[in-house]
Amino acid sequence: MTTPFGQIGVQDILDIVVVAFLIYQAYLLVAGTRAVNVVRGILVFAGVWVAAQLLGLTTLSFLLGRAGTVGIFALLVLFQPELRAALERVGRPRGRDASASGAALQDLARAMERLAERKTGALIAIERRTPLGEYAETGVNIDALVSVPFLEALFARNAPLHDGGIILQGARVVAAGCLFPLQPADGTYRRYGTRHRAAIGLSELTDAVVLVVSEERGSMRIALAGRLGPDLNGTELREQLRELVYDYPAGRPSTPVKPGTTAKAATAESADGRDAEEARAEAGAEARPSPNSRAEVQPETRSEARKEGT
Ligand SMILES: Nc1ncnc2c1ncn2[C@@H]1O[C@H](COP(=O)(O)OP(=O)(O)OP(=O)(O)O)[C@@H](O)[C@H]1O
Repeated sequence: MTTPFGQIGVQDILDIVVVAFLIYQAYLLVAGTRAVNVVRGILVFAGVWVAAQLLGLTTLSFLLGRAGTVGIFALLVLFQPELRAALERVGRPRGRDASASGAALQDLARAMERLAERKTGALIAIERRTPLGEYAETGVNIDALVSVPFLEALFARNAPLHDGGIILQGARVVAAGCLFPLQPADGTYRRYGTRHRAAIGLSELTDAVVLVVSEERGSMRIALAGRLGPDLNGTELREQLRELVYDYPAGRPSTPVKPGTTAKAATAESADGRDAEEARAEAGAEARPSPNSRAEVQPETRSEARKEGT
């Protein structure tokens, strides 16, 4: 085929398609992980380097070229856990075991309800696209199917692994007693205890769906994309699990959750720089989920205002 760029054959088209596919797959591997920011940094760095070469800035392009060589090795060392997890993910079979079955999610929801009824604290992270291997390594490796009695036993007050969070991969519990990254105490969720801040912290750094049962209030909540949702009843929990986990398409990059805000809350936030959570708590009963956001975790509104008022 003759084009303005010369002859293009079937091989060239195949070449372009394969390269585009590989670039897309590489993007899927890093999307939703902390590596995204690093990739952005690398692109800026490469842009400056190319600009320096085009403009003939010899010293700058020499220095950037040298720094780039060292930087590649530094990145390999820094992101060794992510690279390992990414390669594991590439080789992992995409069968039924890799996704949470409906029965496992039902058991999970039932266990959450029972833990909440008894006011037994629990922290459960469900892995989606971002590998949680580095957090699993902070706890004890397990390989067990999700079941109501097993989850109850794990979080029972005197159980050896009740402290910390557990990690679910598909229908299996892969680690317990794990340490999750804490959301800073000076942030939006400063009035929360460490269990909730650990849930928010992990959900901020990964695309995991993190479930929390409060020991103090016996409430069930979901943290997603750095946001803590409102108290959920059993039906709402099942619905959210279905949409956030069961229906979550494998291979889709995680989309940051855009919380449904009221006009008042949004205006308050942007006008005077106060944190969104306080503004929403003030907006109180006006806050309603956005009509097309059933799968989104809505930040706390009325329940929080109630808590504040007591
Ligand atoms: N970084 C962390 N990673 C995982 N789990 C944690 C972490 N920090 C604390 N936890 C868990 O949270 C428990 C303490 O919860 P704390 O009472 O401080 O939080 P909370 O948010 O007020 O929760 P609750 O409403 O259940 O009391 C610890 O015993 C531990 O099991």
